[in-house]
Amino acid sequence: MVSSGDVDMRPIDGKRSVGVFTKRIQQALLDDEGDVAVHSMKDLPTEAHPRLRMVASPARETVADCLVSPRGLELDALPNAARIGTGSRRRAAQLLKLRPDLDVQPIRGNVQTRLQKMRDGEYDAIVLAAAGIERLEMHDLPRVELPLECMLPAPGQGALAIEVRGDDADAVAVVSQINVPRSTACTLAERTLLSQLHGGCLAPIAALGTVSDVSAGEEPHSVLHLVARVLSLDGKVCLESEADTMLDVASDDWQSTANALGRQVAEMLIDQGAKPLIEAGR
Ligand SMILES: NCc1[nH]cc(CCC(=O)O)c1CC(=O)O
Repeated sequence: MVSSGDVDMRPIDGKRSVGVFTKRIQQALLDDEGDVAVHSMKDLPTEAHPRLRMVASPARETVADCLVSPRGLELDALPNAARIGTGSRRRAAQLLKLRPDLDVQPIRGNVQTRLQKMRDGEYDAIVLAAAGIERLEMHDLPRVELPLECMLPAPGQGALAIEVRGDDADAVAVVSQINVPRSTACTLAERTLLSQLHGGCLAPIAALGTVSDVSAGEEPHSVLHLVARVLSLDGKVCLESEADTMLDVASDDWQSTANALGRQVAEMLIDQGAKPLIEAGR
C-alpha cells in the first residue's frame, strides 16, 4: 500500500506528520480490506487506535542507523561542511553533536526516493535505519553502521508492529503467537518513555531498550535496560539517562515492568531539564 509518508514531499511538521506511514494501512484494516497490518514500530503513534490492537512484535532487526554515501565513508571521513540529508531532529542533533560543521538539510520520501536524491548529488550522505536497508535487501548499498553511542536509535526502530481489529478474536489469537515478548518489552519501555515526554514523532529523543541474561553467581534472570537521550536541535546539549529492572516475561505483569522503566527514565530526563529542549523542538 502507498501511504502519505511515501508520497508527501513537503517538509515535515508537527500535526500533519503523526501517523503518515500508518494511517492508510490502519484504514484498510477498519474497512475490512485486510485483517492484519504490518507497520514499522517507530512509525506507529504511541496513542493506540480505539478499534485496533497491536498484538505482536516479532524478533527485532538491527536497531542502528547507517551513514549512506556514494563511497561509504565513515562519519569522521566526511569532508568539512558536508551536506547531510535527514528530516529527523534526533539524527540531526546527534550528528551535529559530533560534527558541528556538517550542513544538515531536510529530506523526505521513502528510502528509494532518498537514495535517488543522494545519487543526484543533492546530498553528500544520508542517514537511514539499518533495518529498512536490510528489509529492502539492499545489501550492496555503500554504508557504515553508526555506533550506538554516537547515534542512539528512535524509539521502536528496527521492530515491527502487527495490528489487527480489536474485535477480531481469531486474528488476535493467531497473530499473538508470533509475538516475541523480549522485543515487545524493549519497545514498550521506549514508547512509554516517548509518550511520557510528550515528544511526538519529531522531537530529538532517542531511546534503546535491551534485554540481557544474567546467570553468573546468582539465580538466572533477565534484565531490561533502557538508555535514552534528549538533545537540543544543534546537538550542543545532550541529556542522557539509563536504568534497568528485572524482567520475567513468564510473569503476568512484565508489561507494567517495562512501562515503569520507561516512566522512570523519562522522569530522570525531565529532572535534568528535558522539557524545555522538547518544547524548543516543536
Ligand atoms: N522514517 C521512515 C521509516 N520508518 C521505518 C523505517 C525503517 C526502519 C525501521 O523499520 O525501524 C524508516 C526509514 C528510516 O528511518 O531510515
